[in-house]
Amino acid sequence: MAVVGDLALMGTKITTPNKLIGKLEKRVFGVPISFSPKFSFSHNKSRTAIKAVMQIEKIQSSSELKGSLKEGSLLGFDVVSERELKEKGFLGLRKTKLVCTIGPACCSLDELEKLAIAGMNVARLNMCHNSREWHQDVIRKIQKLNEEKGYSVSIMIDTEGNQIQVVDHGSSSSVKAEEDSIWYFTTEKFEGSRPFTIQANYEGFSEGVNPGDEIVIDGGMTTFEVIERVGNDLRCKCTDPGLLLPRAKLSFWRDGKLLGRDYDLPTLSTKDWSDIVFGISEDIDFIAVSFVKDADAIKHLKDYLASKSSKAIKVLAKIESLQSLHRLEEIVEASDGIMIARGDLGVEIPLEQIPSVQEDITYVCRQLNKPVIVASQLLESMVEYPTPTRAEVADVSEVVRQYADALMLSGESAIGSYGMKALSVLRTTSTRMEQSCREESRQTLLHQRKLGVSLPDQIAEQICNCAVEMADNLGVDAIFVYTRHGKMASLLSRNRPNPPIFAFTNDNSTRMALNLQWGVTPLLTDLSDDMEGNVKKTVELIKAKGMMKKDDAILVVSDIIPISTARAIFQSIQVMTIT
Ligand SMILES: Nc1ncnc2c1ncn2[C@@H]1O[C@H](COP(=O)(O)OP(=O)(O)O)[C@@H](O)[C@H]1O
Ligand SMILES: C=C(OP(=O)(O)O)C(=O)O
Ligand SMILES: [K+]
Ligand SMILES: [Mg+2]
Repeated sequence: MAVVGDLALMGTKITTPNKLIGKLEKRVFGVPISFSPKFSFSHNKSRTAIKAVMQIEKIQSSSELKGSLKEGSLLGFDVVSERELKEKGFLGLRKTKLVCTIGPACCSLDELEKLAIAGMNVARLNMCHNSREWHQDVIRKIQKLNEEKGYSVSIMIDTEGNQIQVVDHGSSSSVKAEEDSIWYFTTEKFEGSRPFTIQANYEGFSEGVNPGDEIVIDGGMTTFEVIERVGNDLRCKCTDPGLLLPRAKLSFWRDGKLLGRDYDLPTLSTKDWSDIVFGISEDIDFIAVSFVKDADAIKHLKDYLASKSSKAIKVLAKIESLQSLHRLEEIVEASDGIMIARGDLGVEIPLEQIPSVQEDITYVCRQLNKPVIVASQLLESMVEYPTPTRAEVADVSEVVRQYADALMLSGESAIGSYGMKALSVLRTTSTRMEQSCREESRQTLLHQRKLGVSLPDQIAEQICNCAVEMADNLGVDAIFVYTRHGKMASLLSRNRPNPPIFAFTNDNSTRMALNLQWGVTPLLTDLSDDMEGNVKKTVELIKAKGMMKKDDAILVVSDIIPISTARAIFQSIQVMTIT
């Protein structure tokens, strides 16, 4: 990292403006922080009044970049990581992973490639929306980009889930509910439009609901008060006017508290299972399960996948209901990763609790060594505006400061007009906060819970903990890890090291799964049992690509079991400098 300016400023109290400018002129990763000349602070708070955007990092246009990207890449380096490493050096590699929800605004091959170039690590397909054919088309395009152009974008399907939601309200788009209007909630199907009638998807939707209770739509888009039960149906009055969107979700409240109703609905609906079979057939990498209530559904799905799919598809549990919070640890233990789904979670718990609940969930995931994605509304205003609010940038920074593994865009990329700008904001904000955390050496604050039960697992865990401490204390340029299933890479990532982790693996599903792991750049390469040979070959290849130079220092960790000592697991740490 080239630093221009007085390092003594770092961490000292800035007293005079020119010192502030001096600090702001500090080059970060070779990229000057510069204010465009027409930059002016607008006193008019309306967002359209913003005259300019602070240029933190100039991203090459995709056409410029595509020209410079090699078609494909030798050592299983994806072309984006290769470019970033060449341009910014080891410490310039972004650690936090980026997930983009794919929708109508970014589903063309060209738009998908632009997102990949701009740093998308995982593409999310929300099975709540659109047709199976549409999703298949997007999956095939992403796989084409990976195979033919050397990208490495993992694919995640996100189940619709089993929730009480509106099946029909008589219109294909949204309908306005006016103050004091009377509406009828039923599960009876009806053809055409039947004014002021809402069909719910679940027979038992009104169980335990009494006159005086409230029905809140989509977390507060509009609210109704139950006036009368008519058999299984509910007659209600709109007490808070608003919009009823297609497939709006219903939640039921009494005296300001969510009615904790344990529907006997299975977590995975019939449609979900059908989508899962589809996902397996399309060779996807992750399945995010909506509205998980407990570990059972996750275990059941993992057993099913183990029996049906030769590939290790990773199962992510979405934490988005009160029930999942009550069973958090068991769910985290059972799953391969977690998504903090703040959209629906914000329906089920008071919004003001989201920040602390998010921090707690992130902490538990790190303790249990499971990747965690923070999702929803990170840059919501950028669905319509080209720049984020200050609050949104602060929210993204806070997620990075908590060392979550990944950030996720929803509507911002799926339907927004500024998906690429939103992705750029995630990228530059996370890079900046990662650097601040390194300067504060925050990652040493986490008390590590011992996870390993067997001796080999305990050895692996201790080796990785020590390796990261050594890497940080010695200030090595990179950590190389040779791993078949990604376990050592995840144990290193859990410690949030300063240098990047290059995880060499011979298993493509391991490589695609590691795309969600903080600070890990997964590289596909064939691995022999000759550890020295593996190291020699990979170092030579990376040097040959001009990504390492003389005197660079690397710390090497491996858990490859050499044939000769098959009864012993040979795990080692080596530090070497490049000659
Ligand atoms: N595959 C898709 N096809 C069409 N629209 C989509 C798709 N995925 C997302 N969207 C749109 O983007 C919005 C935000 O996406 P997301 O947050 O994933 O969905 P939801 O609103 O159901 O939580 C959705 O409400 C929907 O309007
Ligand atoms: C990510 C979420 O789930 P979905 O978009 O599928 O509702 C959420 O609720 O925040
Ligand atoms: K979903
Ligand atoms: Mg949700």
